[in-house]
Amino acid sequence: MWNYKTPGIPDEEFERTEKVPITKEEVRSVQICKARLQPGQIVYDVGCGSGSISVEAALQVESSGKILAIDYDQNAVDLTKKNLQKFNLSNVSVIFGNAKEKILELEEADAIFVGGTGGDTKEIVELAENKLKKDGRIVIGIILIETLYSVLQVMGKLRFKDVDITQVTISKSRKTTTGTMMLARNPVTIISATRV
Ligand SMILES: C[S@@+](CC[C@H](N)C(=O)[O-])C[C@H]1O[C@@H](n2cnc3c(N)ncnc32)[C@H](O)[C@@H]1O
Repeated sequence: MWNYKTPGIPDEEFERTEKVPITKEEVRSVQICKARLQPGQIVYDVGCGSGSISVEAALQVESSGKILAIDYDQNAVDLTKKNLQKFNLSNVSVIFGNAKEKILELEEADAIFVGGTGGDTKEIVELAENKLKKDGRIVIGIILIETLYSVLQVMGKLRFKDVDITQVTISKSRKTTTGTMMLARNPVTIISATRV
């Protein structure tokens, strides 16, 4: 069983499939830190994909807390379940369906991760604001500039304070025949904020 309490589980530790994207290790670590999770908290992972954020969040909130992981892709739901099994975690419920509908049925949250939900992100952020407890944290991972623009527009109208925008640009080393070169990955913008 994985016994790391600090974020930073290597990507290689997760079950992967080509069909389901994963939030990469370094980006995931920043997202987990921005959520400021505590034992006992209730957390949504909207667009759970491989389940890597759910796994790390589940370790942070410990067995007294609970993660509600949502995805509308059956491949992602299956993969998330596999990873929960691999890390021996029982404090995560995986929900199949569109987050725009499923969020409405959930209990209030202390923290909400929104990741890679593209054109739906703005609407999901609006719904998430209604589900966050006072002082709850939202953490949104964004790749597309159109999504970034639409989310920034809506954040200003919602009950959020201390809006932080952090762009993470990671380069990873690769050995070549002559030495070691750095290869850049696409930047990810992480918006985080506290519900007023
Ligand atoms: C970039 S992946 C997330 C990766 C994930 N954070 C991880 O750690 O592996 C985005 C996921 O969001 C899901 N998604 C997109 N829009 C959604 C929606 N409206 N409702 C539910 N899931 C959604 C996609 O199916 C995809 O699996």
